[in-house]
Amino acid sequence: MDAPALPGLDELRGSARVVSLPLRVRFRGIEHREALLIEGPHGWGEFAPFPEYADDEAATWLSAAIAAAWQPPPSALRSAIPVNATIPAVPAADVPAVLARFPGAATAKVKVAERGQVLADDLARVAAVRELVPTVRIDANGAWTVEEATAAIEQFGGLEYAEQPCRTVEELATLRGRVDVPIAADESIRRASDPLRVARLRAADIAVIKVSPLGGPARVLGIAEQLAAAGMRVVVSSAIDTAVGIGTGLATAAALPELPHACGLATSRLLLDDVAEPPAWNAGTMRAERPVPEPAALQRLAATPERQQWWLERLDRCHRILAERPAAAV
Ligand SMILES: O=C(O)CCC(=O)c1ccccc1C(=O)O
Ligand SMILES: [Mg+2]
Repeated sequence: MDAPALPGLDELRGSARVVSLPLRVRFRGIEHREALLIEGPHGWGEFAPFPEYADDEAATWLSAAIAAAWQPPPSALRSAIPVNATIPAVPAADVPAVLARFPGAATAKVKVAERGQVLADDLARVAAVRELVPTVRIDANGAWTVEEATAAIEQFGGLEYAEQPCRTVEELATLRGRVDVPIAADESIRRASDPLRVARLRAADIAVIKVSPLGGPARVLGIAEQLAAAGMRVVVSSAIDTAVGIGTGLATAAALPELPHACGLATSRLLLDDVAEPPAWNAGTMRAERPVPEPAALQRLAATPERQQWWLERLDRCHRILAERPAAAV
């Protein structure tokens, strides 16, 4: 599908709402998730690059928000999406309380290799999850060397897959030759200048795809098609999105020809409050629907005036970057 013409800045600013959502448990070191939401002719889009990301990277998140709100959603091939529980790097004793938020989920993704923790913490957390959920994957966010990853994966045993165990594509390729557990790439796709390099180097079995950093549903479906042609399986995941971003992720997952693994789109359950009720949950699946923000929730969750100003200035800068980017790269 052709990229839509870039809406003007005034049009974006006109509907922009900046929210700050409280998390139940610390995740990626944060306790609040901020997002700027915009409304276009095809509904709402979410612009929520993490605050530390530079403008050039953040601009791609803006093109995803615009695509969600200014383009029709992709055609759905299914109406319910299997999703995984997401377990932050909490103490093992807290695992049952976190999992209680995901009733019936058959798959859990466990965060491991958190700074300040040791492998024994991860092993205890994974063991606690296994008592309650049959299928377990881990996500190390690139923190391990190849040697550390090899040893850790051996000790966990029987994982569905290991997500971004090491930082570089080369390390992933080496590790993949050494262990039996499937390797998934996340940062190696969403933060790479070339998201297909991981496929060319046969560095992973599975591609974790996030719609916002990759520029929107249509672009993601194009990348997914190429990854699948290279023999990779695709999982759609969130970046701790508001209900708007989750809706875009679910719509994208619904349009994928193959969906062999549960998607990381249940992260609404890690939030204390949201801009809308997330789509209905049924025993580890979510309905592929796009929630519409509730005016009262937008008001209740409004960021401070200082943070609103910060996000609007970031919107201006990213809009300028997109206006100067060749259309094919937006
Ligand atoms: O995939 C999931 O289960 C949830 C999403 C998730 O883990 C995540 C959320 C925000 C930022 C990074 C990540 C990640 O996958 O590394
Ligand atoms: Mg990840």
